[in-house]
Amino acid sequence: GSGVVAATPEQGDVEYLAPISIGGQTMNMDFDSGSSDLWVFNTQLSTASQTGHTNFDPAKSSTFKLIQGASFSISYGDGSGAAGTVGTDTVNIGGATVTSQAIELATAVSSSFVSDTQSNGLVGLAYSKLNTVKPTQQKTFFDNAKSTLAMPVFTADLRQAAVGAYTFGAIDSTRFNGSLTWAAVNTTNGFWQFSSTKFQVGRGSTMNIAGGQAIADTGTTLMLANAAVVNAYYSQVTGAVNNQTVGGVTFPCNAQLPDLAVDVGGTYMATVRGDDINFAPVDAASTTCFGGLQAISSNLQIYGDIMFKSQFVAFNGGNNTIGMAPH
Ligand SMILES: CN(C)c1ccc(C(=O)NN)cc1
Repeated sequence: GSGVVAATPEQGDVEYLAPISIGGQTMNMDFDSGSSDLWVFNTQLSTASQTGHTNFDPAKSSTFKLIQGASFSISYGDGSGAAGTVGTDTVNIGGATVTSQAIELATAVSSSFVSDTQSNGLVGLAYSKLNTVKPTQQKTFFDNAKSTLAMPVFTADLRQAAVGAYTFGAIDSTRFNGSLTWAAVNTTNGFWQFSSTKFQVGRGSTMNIAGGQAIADTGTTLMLANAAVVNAYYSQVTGAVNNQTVGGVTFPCNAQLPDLAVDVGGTYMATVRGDDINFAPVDAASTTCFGGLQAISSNLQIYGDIMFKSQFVAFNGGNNTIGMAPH
């Protein structure tokens, strides 16, 4: 079969939420192609942490089973994290169903998750080798569903301030322009990782970053690239400054932002619209805006939601490739 769910942006496109059913209980979740744990807000959490959230109640699911002695503990690139116990239950995402999916029940979550009340947990969609459950590592929903899906793929159609979709088991060609271009995925680190060494700012010359690699990460809001690329990009933006106070590059909100093309696997130049790189105002008067493209010091670049707003992305778990097309 296949499954389709709406992907709805939070205010400011900070993250994209989609509904899943766990043991008959519907939870709006953050789908994250950069991690591999499915964890939920639930009735085991302190009442303070539960406040404002939809909390999964394992006692109300007739199909929930605890995995004795299992636990998880995950931390994300931004320092946030969650930890707790583990069970299994039936998970249905838009019609795609897994009967014995590992459900990780947080007993502790960091403050940024508690305050993010629209999100009731994460659905990890990276490779299962990154799953944090101990003593027995668990599989992601996609890994479990793959063999029953019409095609071993899931896709992300994320949009700027508009509702898109996550699809499992099918590629809906009405969601993108032209044809998908596919690139090899390096699965060594457990991410949807590919080589990304060539960059082009606007219609300018291309620059090369030897050994550049990137991951496609729906769970990261921005696009984090090599500092030399980021500096070359913003050198073309009048008034762009590195603003330590707000934590990155800002520019006048009326600035003319060039497009940025980044190579994907050496086979495709993915164009990110300049308009999508204007992320959000930092002041009430909307005079100064924060860039959606920011520098990362590691040579593993993180292409987050800013890229997904310009590029439709297909993740093929059958042959470990990633497909992209403008949308
Ligand atoms: C605090 N929250 C909502 C986060 C959600 C996801 C991530 C992340 O790095 N995903 N790849 C970090 C933080």
